[in-house]
Parts: sequence; C-alpha cells; structure tokens
Amino acid sequence: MYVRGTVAGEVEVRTVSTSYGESDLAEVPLRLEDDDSESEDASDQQPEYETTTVTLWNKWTESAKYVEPGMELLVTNAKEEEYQGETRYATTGDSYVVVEPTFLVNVTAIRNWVECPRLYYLNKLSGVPLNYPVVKGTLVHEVFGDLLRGRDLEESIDARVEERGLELGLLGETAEGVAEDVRENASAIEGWLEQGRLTEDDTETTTDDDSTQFSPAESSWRSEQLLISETFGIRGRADAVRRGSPVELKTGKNLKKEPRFKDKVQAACYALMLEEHGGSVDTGTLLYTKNSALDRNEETGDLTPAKDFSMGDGLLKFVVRLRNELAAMEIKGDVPTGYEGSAKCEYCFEQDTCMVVSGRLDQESKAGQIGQPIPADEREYFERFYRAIEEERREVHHEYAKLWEQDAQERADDDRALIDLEFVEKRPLEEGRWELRAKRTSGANSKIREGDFVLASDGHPVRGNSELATIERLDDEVVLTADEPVEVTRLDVYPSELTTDRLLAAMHDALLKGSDRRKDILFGRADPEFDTVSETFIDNNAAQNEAVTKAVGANDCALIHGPPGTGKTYTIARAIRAMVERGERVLLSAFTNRAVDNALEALLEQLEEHGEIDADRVVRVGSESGVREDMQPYRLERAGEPEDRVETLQNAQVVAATTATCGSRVMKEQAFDVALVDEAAQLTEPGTCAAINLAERFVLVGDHEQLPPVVRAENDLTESLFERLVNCHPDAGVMLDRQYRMNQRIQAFASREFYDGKLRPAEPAVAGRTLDDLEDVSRDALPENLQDSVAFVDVEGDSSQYTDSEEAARIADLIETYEAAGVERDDIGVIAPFRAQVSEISSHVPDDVTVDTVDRFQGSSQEVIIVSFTATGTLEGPIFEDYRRINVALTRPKRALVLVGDSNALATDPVYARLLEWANA
Ligand SMILES: Nc1ncnc2c1ncn2[C@@H]1O[C@H](COP(=O)(O)OP(=O)(O)OP(=O)(O)O)[C@@H](O)[C@H]1O
Repeated sequence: MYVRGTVAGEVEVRTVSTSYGESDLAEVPLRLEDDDSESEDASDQQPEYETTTVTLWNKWTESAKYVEPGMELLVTNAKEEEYQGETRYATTGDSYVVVEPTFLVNVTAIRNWVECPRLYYLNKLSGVPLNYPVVKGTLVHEVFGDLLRGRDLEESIDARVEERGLELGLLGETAEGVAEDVRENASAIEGWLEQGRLTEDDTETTTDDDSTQFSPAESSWRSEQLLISETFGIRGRADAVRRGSPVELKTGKNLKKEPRFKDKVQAACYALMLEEHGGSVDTGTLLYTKNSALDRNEETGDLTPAKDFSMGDGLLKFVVRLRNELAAMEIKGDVPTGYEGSAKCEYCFEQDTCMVVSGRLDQESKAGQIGQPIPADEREYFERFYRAIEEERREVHHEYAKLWEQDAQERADDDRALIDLEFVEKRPLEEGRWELRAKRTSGANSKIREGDFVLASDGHPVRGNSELATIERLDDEVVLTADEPVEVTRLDVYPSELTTDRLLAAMHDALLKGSDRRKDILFGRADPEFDTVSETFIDNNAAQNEAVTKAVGANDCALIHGPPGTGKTYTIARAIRAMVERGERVLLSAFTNRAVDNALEALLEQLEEHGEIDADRVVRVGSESGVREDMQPYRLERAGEPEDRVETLQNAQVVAATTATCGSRVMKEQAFDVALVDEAAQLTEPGTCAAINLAERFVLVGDHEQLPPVVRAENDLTESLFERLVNCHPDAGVMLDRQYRMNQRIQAFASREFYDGKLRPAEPAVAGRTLDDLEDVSRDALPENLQDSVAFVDVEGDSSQYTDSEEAARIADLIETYEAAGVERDDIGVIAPFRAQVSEISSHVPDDVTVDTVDRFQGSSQEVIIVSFTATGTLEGPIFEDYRRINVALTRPKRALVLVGDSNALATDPVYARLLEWANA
C-alpha cells in the first residue's frame, strides 16, 4: 500500500537490535493525506487529518535525515502495523521512500548530482553554453534517433548537420568536418544496431515504397521517450527504449567493461519510470560511441561500444535516495557545497569555475574560493531572486502534477488540454518522423496554439502512450508532427522549465559577468549619464522627441514610459534609426513576438522611407511559427552552410528577438552597442536582463500602469526592472503624454486615474473621433445611450462567480445593435476578466467578433470595445485582479466604449465607483 502525507514533527533516527542483527530505523510522524479530499465541507473547514508514525528501515534512514517537518513523504509498498492500539506503517523490502514527490527532478540533474552536487548547482546557474562537444553530442543523438526510425545514415547526417548550420558557424566549424566527426560516432551505433538485428531478431523488414531497408521494429524499439513519474518525482527523456529497457547514448569512450556509474544512475532513472508505467526492466544499456572509432593499437581495454548491466533493486533504490537528497535540498533552499559527495576537486574540469563562483558569491565550497565577493547588496539580491525563481520552478512542477491530479475534463475546463479528439491518421514523413492528424469534436478554448510543443497522447499524458509533438495546424483538425506514431486523442499543454532556467542564467550573468558600471546603475549606486544630443528627431511631439534624444544620448540607460496609444512603437523605430545612422549595432527585443514584429515593421518602414540601410542588415531571430508572416523574409534561417549562416547574423546591424530568445545559446554569443526592450513593464528583472546583458547600454520602453510581468508565484518577480528603475532613476525617464488612439471622452478616466491627468489627445482629430467617421456608420441609428462614446449598461447578472450568462446575452444584443448601425463585426472587441466568461460570451456572439481576456488585448486597439465585468453582489472575487488590468481594458477603444455590469456591485469599490460616475456622466 501507498502511504502519503506531510511530515508532522522531528524525525528520529536510531539503531536497534533485531533478529537480523543491528538495524537503523527512522520514525517519521506523518499527517496522512485525506483520501476523500472531495468531501463536501472541505472548502469551509480544515479537515481533520490523522497523524501516524511511519518507520523507515535501514538505508531509507539516509533519506529520513534530509526530511523536515512540513515536507511531503510517500512510501510505496508499506505495511500496516498495530502498535498499542494505534495503526502505524513501516517500509518493507519492496518499499520506496520518496521525499517531496511533486518536486520533479530532471534525470540529467540526478546524473550531475551523483557526479558532484556542486556541479549540479553550477550547471543550473549558468546553463549549458554553446560549445562544440555539446552540439556534436546533440547531433549524434539526433542521428541515433533517425537510425532507429529507419532513416539512411548519410542522409541523416547531412540533414542534421545542415539544420545546425548557425550554431556550427558560430563555433567556427565546417559542415564537412562536423559530418566526419558525427559519422565516426554514428558508425558505432549503426554497427551495433546491425549486430542487434542479426542476433536478436528485433527487426522487421519494411516493404513499403521501393526500399527493402531493415528498420527496427516498432514493437521492440522506441526512440526518445519522454517519461514523467508521479510516484518518484522524476522526469526525463530516454534516448531509446529497446524491449522495454532503457538505452543511453554517450558520445565518449569507455574502455572499462562496466558502464560509468553516473551513466548507470541515469539509465536506472529511466528504468524506474518504465516500471512505474507497467514495464519490467532487468537490464540497461549504455552505448559509448567513441569506442569503435579508437585505434586498437593505441588503446587497450574493452572496445565494444555497448555495455549492458543488470538493473538491480539496490541501484534503483540508491537512485531514489539521491533524488530525495536533491529534492530536500531544493525544498529547503540550501546550496550544495560539494562536501555532500565524494568527488575529488583536483580531477574536476569545473574546478576553476566552481572556485570563482564560490568566491564571488561567498559560498562555502569544497573546491575553495578565489577572488573578492560581490558587494553585500548584490549577494542579497542574488539570494532573493534565486529563491523567487525557484518558487516559479515549483509552480511549473505543480503544472506537471496537474497532468495526473486533474482529470481530462478538468484540464479541458482549465484550457490546458484539448480532449476527445478523433484520431484520423498517421503518416510517415521523409525524415523518419510522423505526421499525426486528429479531428476536434468541440470548438472548446485552450491555451494551445499553432507552433506549440504539446504532449500528444492516446488518452493520458502521463499514464498512456504519449509523445512530445509540434502543432503544425490547429483548426477543425489538428495536424501534429512527432517522433513516434501516437494515435492521438488528447493534447496537453507541456509545462516547460526552460523559461525558469533562462531566468536563472540571466540573473547569474547580470551579477557575475556584468560590468561594474552596469551594476552601479542597476543597484542605484550611480546615476545614469547622458551625452548632449541637439538633433531634432520628431518635430510634432515634444515628449517623443525627448525620448529619442535620451535613448540616443544615454551612456547607461534610458526609460521611456509610454501610456496607451502614445506612439511607443513609432518612437522606438525612430530611435533605432538614429542609432543605426550612428553606426551602432542594435538589439531590438520585447516580451512577445507580436511586439517584436510590430516594432520591426515600424523600423523597416522608416528605414525604407529614408533609404538608410539595406534590409539585409536587419535580422529577425525566432521560430518559424513565432514570427509573423510578413516578417518571415527577415527571419534568420538556422539551417544551411555554417559560414554563410553566421555571416548573416554577424553582419546584421539590427537583430530583433523576444527576450526569451535572447537567453538562447545562439543569442548569448552576440554583442550589441545598445539593447532596446519594448513591453519592459511586463518583464521580470531577470527576464529583462536576458536582453540587456548582451549590450553596452539599454533603453527600456513600457508602461507600469498596464499589465505587470506574467509570473505564477507572488514574489520579487512581480515588479519589473522597468518600474524599479523608473522610481530609482526618475531623471533617466520620459513619459510620452500625447495619445493617438482614443477620443477625448474615452481617455479622460484613464488619464485621471492612472496618469495624473497628464495623458492628452495628440491632435484635435483624435480628440474628436466618433463612430460617424467610419464608412457607412451613423450614430443616429444607435439608441440614445450608445450615441455617447462611453456608455454603461446595467445588468443585474447571475450569481455564478466566473461567468455571467445575462451579461453575455446582453453583449450579443449590443453587437447586433452596433451592426445595425453599420459597424463591421471585426471592428468590435469584447473583453472579459475570466476565460470562462470569454467562452460564455463566445457562444453567444458571431465568430468574427474578437472576445478575449485583457492579456490578449494588451498592445492592440479596436474601434468599439465592450467590457464584461462579470461581477454580481459583492466584489469579493477579483474581477480584473488589479486596476492595471482595467486600465488596459478601458484604453483599447478608439471610438466607442461600452461597460456592461452590475452597477450596485461595482459601486462598492472606490475606483469602480468613480468609473461609474464617469461612464454615466
Ligand atoms: N509623432 C507622431 N506623429 C504622427 N503620428 C504618430 C506619431 N506617433 C505615433 N503616431 C501614430 O499613432 C499611432 C499609435 O502609435 P504606435 O503604434 O506607435 O503606438 P503604441 O504606443 O506603440 O501603442 P500601444 O499602446 O498599443 O503599444 C500609430 O498610427 C502611429 O503612426
């Protein structure tokens, strides 16, 4: 049986004499998890939990040593015991003990940890840099996967090397040289597969097409299997699985008979997960691809590339204990010193880095320290943000847990899954991958978008057959590409730690690699300096001109505060043009792809008008699905001849990419004179650092009165660097105060409430905008209350918390009314606070009316905006969470704004009360 609960007190470890001799045991007081958490009164009352004692025997006492009150503990195959009238539990010979099972540890992290816990920590801090061994390793893995899927070796090598043209170019490698290296490694794989075929007969002949090639049989081989364990709190991707057993590929040599211990540990992690999913694993295989390439005269030892080992119970348990040690340390927020393990520092390749990091952060380390620590306030900052980023990581883990904690319908209702798909077909693609098609049986909403990486499964993303797949098309039908032919009936959002990893690396780089001057600015120890620039850049808008002047003249940084519609994009484009004219290399970045493309478009327009640079010197870095159609010609193709690819990037004077992409290995190799970051108020501090780390000076553009950074946890990440610096260095900032969007009456409330009344229409034509300006629209055809540009429609509403069908119905009527007056449907937008209400309204109104949450409307505008407040009774539930959201909603329309809600409910809040007064005026 499973015993699971929260540790309720101190854990005692002692030694006792038993009939088998001396044994260690640990007694853990555990508050058991309630099995019927669905019980009716669960929401009001803290259910009574039962506290019991669980005895962990022998080696499991090692894990008990890390356990602290409050941590979660899971014991499998436990036995029940009666002790003085009380039910207790104890481990058996078949038990596993898992500390914090919802803390999902990556298999590579466990592998690093067993090598040295400090190495694990260092890798986490700095990420994996761009270097040849890493890229070559990836290539060999890709070719291995291709071979397993039956692709021709030479074809695979050529294609894979070409795909990585850009990275190889940055490393100064040639395609031929790399192909040769990969071939050397791959021949070992091919030879071994060939041998396997002869002896094991786990292949079948494919007779389709005109080829009579052998290919590994679907049933016995599988390449790249994604595994997630809900029991052991481990996840990872096995390189391959053969007859249910893990096969790991290592692009190195190993002349011993046995696989390396850390490699065995890695394979054992996969074995644990395969067993959890119903398999029975008794061997693991490590494939050392360098072995067969060695000259037999030079080397002695065991030259066979493939080394099998038997997967013993002891090893599997050891692996779980390692994982427990790591998870417990992370939960406690401790930093490993290296003393936890037995690695010898003098043999470690990372010794120097280790000592430098330890010295700079003044951390205890087995390797010792070198150099002076960074100042105390920077160390405090490091610790604070490290903790915040780790909290964010925990939230990603909770997203994973929802894959099994929520049922399919709950996931669908949460917009995290598309369920009930009808599988249509699987089609092999040329490269050995598969195209999968499925029909949607409902028009349900979800967060899943074209280009996304998702978990495609035949029913359950963790327990069923599932695979990572890319969404190629998403309409009535879903078209996916994947490595394995899953008969997909369900898609789940794939939670990724990539963003978290990159935040950590960006923070690390800012503090440990940033210049002293940069850090003086970031920590408020020095004031930003500006050169005098006398040129006039924009002659019809003084604030914009000042902003460009500051951006161009800044030695350190400039901050442009741009309320809605004030020409941020235009100003950015003008500033970049001026920088380019001065011969500077510029990074153009933003939180979203959309903002990057908008700014790029505005820049290209300006450059074209002034014939200043040829468009070849502008490069957009991003994925094919991320970059807007009309910007595709500027997108940097990664595949190709290495030298040519790298030249295209290095020659670019303007490089445009999202801040997330700025944290990629390729972008981290780039250097710029200046980084200009749009949507900076929506970025966390480390998120902003990812971009500004790459440049000598920086310009941030944003509006901290609109949406804050998107983070899952409530902590230091919720305030943007932009906002902090605006307060810390007011002289470096300029506020754009003339808006080109809203008619006078619409902007009045937002200006007064959020911008000290400073926001004004840029021109009389803007101030006097009405629906009458639109072709074939007459306001006279509207009922009187809608003739004004701002109207309030009072709806009592229903009592549901996240939806309001009465409001939805009234909104559908309003849309009809506007249509009757000549307004086009696609000129109308509807904003609601919750996704549930978005769905509700969508089901009432025609498809071509955009209905969405505030988040999706940020950065765009519309002729008519209707806002659904979805609140009745008291305003206890968060309607728009915070006022910044309502600011965004109110500042989207150009000509008409209609607020729909329950006036009695709204009047209970002072800001909404003022809003009502304005709307009803
Ligand atoms: N100085 C200017 N003179 C004339 N038109 C301008 C000027 N500045 C901006 N505009 C116009 O105002 C409109 C809004 O500008 P832009 O798109 O740059 O705004 P924004 O601040 O980026 O908007 P958002 O708040 O949506 O991010 C555009 O049509 C732009 O051409």
